[in-house]
Amino acid sequence: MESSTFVLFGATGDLAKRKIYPALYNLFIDGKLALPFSVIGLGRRQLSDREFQSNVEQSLNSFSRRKPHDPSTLQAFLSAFRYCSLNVSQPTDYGKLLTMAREREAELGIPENRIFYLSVAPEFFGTIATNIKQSGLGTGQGWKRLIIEKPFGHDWQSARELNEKLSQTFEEHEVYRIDHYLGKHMVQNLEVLEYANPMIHALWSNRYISNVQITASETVGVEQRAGYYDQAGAIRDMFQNHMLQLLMMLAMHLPRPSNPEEVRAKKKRVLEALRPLNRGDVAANVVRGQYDAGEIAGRNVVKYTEEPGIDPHSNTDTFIAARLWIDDYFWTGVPFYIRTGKSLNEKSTRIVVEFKQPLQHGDAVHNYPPNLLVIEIGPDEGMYLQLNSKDPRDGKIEPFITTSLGRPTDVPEAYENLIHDALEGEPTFFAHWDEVELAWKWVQPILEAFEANEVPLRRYRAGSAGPEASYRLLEQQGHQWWLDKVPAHDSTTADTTGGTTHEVFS
Ligand SMILES: NC(=O)C1=CN([C@@H]2O[C@H](COP(=O)(O)OP(=O)(O)OC[C@H]3O[C@@H](n4cnc5c(N)ncnc54)[C@H](OP(=O)(O)O)[C@@H]3O)[C@@H](O)[C@H]2O)C=CC1
Ligand SMILES: O=C1O[C@H](COP(=O)(O)O)[C@@H](O)[C@H](O)[C@H]1O
Repeated sequence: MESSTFVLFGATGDLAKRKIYPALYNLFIDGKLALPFSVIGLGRRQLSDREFQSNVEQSLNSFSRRKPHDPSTLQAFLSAFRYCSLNVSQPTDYGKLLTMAREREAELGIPENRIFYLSVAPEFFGTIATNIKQSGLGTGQGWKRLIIEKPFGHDWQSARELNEKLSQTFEEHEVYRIDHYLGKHMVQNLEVLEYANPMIHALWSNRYISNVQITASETVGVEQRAGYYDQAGAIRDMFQNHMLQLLMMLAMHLPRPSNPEEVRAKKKRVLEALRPLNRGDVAANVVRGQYDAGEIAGRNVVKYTEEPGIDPHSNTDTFIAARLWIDDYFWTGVPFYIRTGKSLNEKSTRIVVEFKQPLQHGDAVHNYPPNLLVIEIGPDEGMYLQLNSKDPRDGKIEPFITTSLGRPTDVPEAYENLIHDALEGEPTFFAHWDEVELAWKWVQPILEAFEANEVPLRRYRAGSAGPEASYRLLEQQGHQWWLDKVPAHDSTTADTTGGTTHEVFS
């Protein structure tokens, strides 16, 4: 890795404070940053370098997985940070930034390698890229890279427009689109799942797999991000990006170690094989939900439309479940169920692969509990199998769970992995434009059907496992969600046109 300048737009913002500074610090103390290293933080407000460094220090004390204990190490880290007040929409401000970048490069003797991290509101992404180009910051000796935060567009059209704008300044290989799920260990592990495990390789197709379930359940609501979330909903916030990335990572076929291009090509192939959903089919294949008041871990939760900053008449989805089909050689006939939601009963991201029931001896069909492969993505990390065994007392066949793969707790966070990869120029775990575009294209009919209110808005109690309709979605194929924390739950179901009915589901 070569020394570089890390130019951070949005240096006074929430993400920088909670994720980016702690990631840089942990990379620094692990010796994973090429030294000397230069960081230039940008924001509109006026700050001295000293004030900026003090803010960075506070962020480490609050959010870093390893707190700074050694004053000289901390000082060495903070000394890399400089601040420049800049309005992203003001082209002349970029001249000031260029001068500072060059001065620091000369002072530290580092090449003109510059990485621009856009941790600002998405409406600024295009403007910043243009200004980087016009100011000369993006040219000259050395490599130039752009890290882009999500969301990448609001729909298919706006994503294409944004990409078009970025591509006037940066080549695709210079753009690193962050999807922090791709930085998680267990997601990165999916790359080796098939080729490092001959047993899984042998079983990895529609011949043995009945269905796949991908769940990202959150206990938090919209928190401080009402303005953004009410425009986005679960479909844009989680489904179009993180959930479809999990789908691609699981369903791609990598029977041997591959390079980044191959991984991306295989992921793209999964989305290309995804059966398109016509707008008229959305209601039959997608469940849209919104949380009502409830209780989560002893905490009272108000209903979504009473959250501060949310439109009281909002129809925004805080929950989505969908049934998808990958029409390729390996997965034809295997439903992939995906669901994600806020204010649910559990914080967990989990993939469950259910295997088929092939045991038929003569006329007897044995309906044993299914074999499951369970991949815990977070906050627990691990992988285990549900197998069956005979109870020695009564001979009954019962399921048991193999021991989960234990993971050390103090492992690098997703942002550490991703920032390190971007500094190294390693693109495997970033979203390529082809994937982003195909993902938007696939969800576009869902966005339109939601917008036109063609899909009932199912209300669910905060602290439940989501709307009952998400269970019915699986029952249609004779399936059920496995390993829910509370398998029996109550929910309140309403559609956008009718009254509310309280249903108990068990
Ligand atoms: N926070 C999070 O948990 C997550 C955030 N993201 C994404 O990260 C990005 C940043 O989010 P977040 O940190 O939460 O946002 P914040 O609102 O907390 O921060 C915005 C930053 O942008 C700067 N800024 C705003 N307007 C201008 C301007 N005209 N010129 C220069 N700087 C400006 C602000 O600095 P100042 O006020 O000093 O001008 C501030 O540093 C967004 O794209 C968001 O979608 C993605 C995933 C999670
Ligand atoms: O990108 C986002 O992800 C978080 C969930 O991430 P996790 O790592 O905690 O699973 C989600 O809360 C947020 O709304 C979304 O923007």
